[in-house]
Amino acid sequence: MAAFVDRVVLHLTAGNGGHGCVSVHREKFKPLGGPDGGDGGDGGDITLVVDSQTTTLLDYHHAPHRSAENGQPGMGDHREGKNGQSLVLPVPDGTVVKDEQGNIVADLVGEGATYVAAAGGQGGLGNAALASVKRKAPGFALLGLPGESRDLTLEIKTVADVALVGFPSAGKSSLIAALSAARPKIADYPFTTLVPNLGVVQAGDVRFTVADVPGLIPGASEGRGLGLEFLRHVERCAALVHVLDCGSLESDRDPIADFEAIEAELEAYAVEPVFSQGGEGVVPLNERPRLIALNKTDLPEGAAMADMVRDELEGRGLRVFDISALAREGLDALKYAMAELVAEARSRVVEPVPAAPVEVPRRHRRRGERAEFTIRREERNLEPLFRVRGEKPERWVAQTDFQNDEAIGYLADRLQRAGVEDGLFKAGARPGDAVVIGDDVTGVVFDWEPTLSAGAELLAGPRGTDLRLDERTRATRAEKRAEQDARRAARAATRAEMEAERRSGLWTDTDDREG
Ligand SMILES: Nc1nc2c(ncn2[C@@H]2O[C@H](COP(=O)(O)OP(=O)(O)OP(=O)(O)O)[C@@H](O)[C@H]2O)c(=O)[nH]1
Ligand SMILES: [Mg+2]
Repeated sequence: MAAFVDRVVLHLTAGNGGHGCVSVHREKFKPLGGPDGGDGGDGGDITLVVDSQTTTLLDYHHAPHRSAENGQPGMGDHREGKNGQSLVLPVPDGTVVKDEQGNIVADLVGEGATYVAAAGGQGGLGNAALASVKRKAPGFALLGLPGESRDLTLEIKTVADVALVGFPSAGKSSLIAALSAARPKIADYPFTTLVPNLGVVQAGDVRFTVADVPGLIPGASEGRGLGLEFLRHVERCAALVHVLDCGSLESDRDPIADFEAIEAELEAYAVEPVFSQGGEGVVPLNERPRLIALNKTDLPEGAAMADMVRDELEGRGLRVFDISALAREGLDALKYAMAELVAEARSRVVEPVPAAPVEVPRRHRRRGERAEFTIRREERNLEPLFRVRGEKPERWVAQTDFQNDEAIGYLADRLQRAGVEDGLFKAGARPGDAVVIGDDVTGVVFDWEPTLSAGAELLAGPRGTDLRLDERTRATRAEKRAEQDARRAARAATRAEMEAERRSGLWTDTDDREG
């Protein structure tokens, strides 16, 4: 039997960004031709895309760990590292994506709907891109950022206009078979249907889809039976049809009791807020328009039972239809009543349920974001500790090669420019206090030395200058001009690159503007 999997936890790791390269242009008789280390490539993203050919999450059940390719490191001679290949994972229509906390992060409806589930890490800038007038030959490059690593839960929620609900063996699958071309499995044992079957129904000029949700039993909303798994599939439906079994021989059941039991389950089930069907707000399951189908009236006891309960149900304001799914009787009236509810729901919906691909924005890399951060004073072993949190400072730390003093100096510059240094002063930090940027797992700890970098600069000249570059005293004027032109061109290229980065929201600081 083909297994159906409609819920799976994926462990995703996007590609890491490649490191930037540190390199100095070499040519005969030109020992120091300027920095030419290229940028690292970006790591590949992992993207979920709705594909109508995909109907289950079975593949992911078998192989839940997926990763995308890393970006290649930059190389000398201004060669950029190759970007890592993105990984595209096809998912069924109606797939809902939840994060580790159970929040819905995407609701993928419609062929081609896309969600970047794990973003690849940004490649690091090479030393060529980091050069400026003050820092002519940076002896460092930025590290590539690690790709995002996420555990996401995927769930399928069937996309249908009408859901058939009822006890096991009430005849839901039989009804869908009678109304549409669908050929679901039908048998006289409970829980024959384990997966909603979808059928397309045509009534006059209204065409709509019907799903036979697997049998419900009391306690379903708390997970009894196959419970919650199935109620989930009802969420997107505009209308419900109660299929009530009038031919049941079980003495403790009758259509009214069944109806009330199912209603209680619908009421207890909390619809997740993302699925508003009628524009504003979420309609709870028990408030969706509903019809009653009294089934199995081809049986004498079925017809008798229908006669006994019809008035009672109609007395509650419900529209009741006597049918036989098996003998295909009474189906037209029911079908047109369903079509009516569907048409009504469609006219209410201001923005139709998206059929066109929905582009869900990438996490991170937001535009125009400011270098915001927080500084909190904590205590560790009776010593003060200052914790800096913020997307940018934490990213800068991740880009820093701590084996390289110049890279550390560059980080200090960035932190200072973003106001972290001032913030620490204001927060009461004193030289020598511990400062942590980030959390306890990936963050780094410094002993804060606010004046050290400034002092060091006074002694050694501006950081990032290579004094040897200025030693060429015997150049001809033509040589000088050519070199200047080349530098200017290189600088313009660097600027353009940095500007592009800035525009993409990455470098909104005023890095190197002074040149
Ligand atoms: N006599 C009679 N039997 C019916 C009718 N509708 C369904 N049945 C029978 O009832 C049994 C259950 O029918 P299904 O359509 O599989 O019921 P279901 O509601 O889909 O059941 P689950 O999938 O287990 O929830 C089958 O043996 C059907 O042949 C009907 O109108 N009249
Ligand atoms: Mg069934």
